[in-house]
Amino acid sequence: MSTPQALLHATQVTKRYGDFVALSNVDLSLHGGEFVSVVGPNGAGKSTLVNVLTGLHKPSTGSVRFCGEDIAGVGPVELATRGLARAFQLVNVFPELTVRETLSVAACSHLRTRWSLFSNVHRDDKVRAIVDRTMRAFGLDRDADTPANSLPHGRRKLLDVASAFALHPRVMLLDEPTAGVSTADKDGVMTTLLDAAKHLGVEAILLVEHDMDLVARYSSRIVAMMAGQKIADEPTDAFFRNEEALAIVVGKGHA
Ligand SMILES: Nc1ncnc2c1ncn2[C@@H]1O[C@H](COP(=O)(O)OP(=O)(O)OP(=O)(O)O)[C@@H](O)[C@H]1O
Repeated sequence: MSTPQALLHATQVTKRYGDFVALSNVDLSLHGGEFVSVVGPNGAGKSTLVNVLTGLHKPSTGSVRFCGEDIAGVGPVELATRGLARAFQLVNVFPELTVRETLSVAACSHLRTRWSLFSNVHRDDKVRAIVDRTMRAFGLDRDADTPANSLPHGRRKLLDVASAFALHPRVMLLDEPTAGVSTADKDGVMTTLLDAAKHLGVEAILLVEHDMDLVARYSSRIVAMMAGQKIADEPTDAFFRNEEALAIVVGKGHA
C-alpha cells in the first residue's frame, strides 16, 4: 500500500542566520488527521521551523512542500489563501476592533476582498457567513461587539486562533495558543480549538508548545528539537517512553 501524500512536507531543511545554523537538515511531514506537536528547550529552533514552514522565512537549503507544491518564497498571506494558516496575532495589530470586525479582516483575506470598517461585515453575505460560523465554532458570538482589547486574556487568545480559522485552512499551525492563559483555562482553550477544527474541516494541526501536559493530552505525534536538529519524531506514547529525548526536552528550563 502506498503512503498517502503528506499535506506538509519539509525535506532536509537548513536555516542559517549568518554563520549560525538555527535548523540543520530537518525532515518533517504532516498528514491528514494528525495533530503533531513540536517540542524542545528554548532556542531549539521550533519557531524558526514554523517560520520556514509558513513561508515567512526561506530555508537556506532544503525544500518545503504544501499539498505537493514548493512554497519557498510564498509569503504567509498567500500561503493562508492556499490552505496553510497560522494565527496572525491580528488582535495585537488591531486591538480596538471588535471580535466581529477582527474576524471580518481574516475572512476578507481568505476571500481576497478588500476589508473596510463597517461595510463588509454587514453587507457582504460571504464575509458575514464566515464570521458568524467562526464565532459560533469558538463560542465567541456573545462577545461579537466587544473590542478585542476589552476581552479577558484567554478569550483574546481564542480570538487570535479563531481569526486564523476564519481563513478556512486545511492545515493550522499554532504557536503556543495557550501562552499566558491560566492553567485552569488551558484545557478549555484546547478543547474549544479542537472542536472548532473538527467543525470547520481543518485536516491537520502542527503545534509548538512548551506545556508537556497539553502535548501529552492532545498530540498524536511528537517532534522533538534540540540545537536546530530533530532528535525524535514518534507517536506520543513512544515519545513519553523515550527517556533520553524526554530528559532533553523537559530537563532544560521547563517544568
Ligand atoms: N533572525 C534571527 N537572527 C539570528 N538568530 C536567530 C534569528 N531567529 C532565531 N535565531 C536563533 O536561532 C535559534 C533558534 O531560535 P528559535 O526562536 O527558533 O528557538 P525556539 O525553539 O523557538 O525557542 P523558544 O522556545 O525560546 O521560543 C536561537 O539561538 C535564536 O537565537
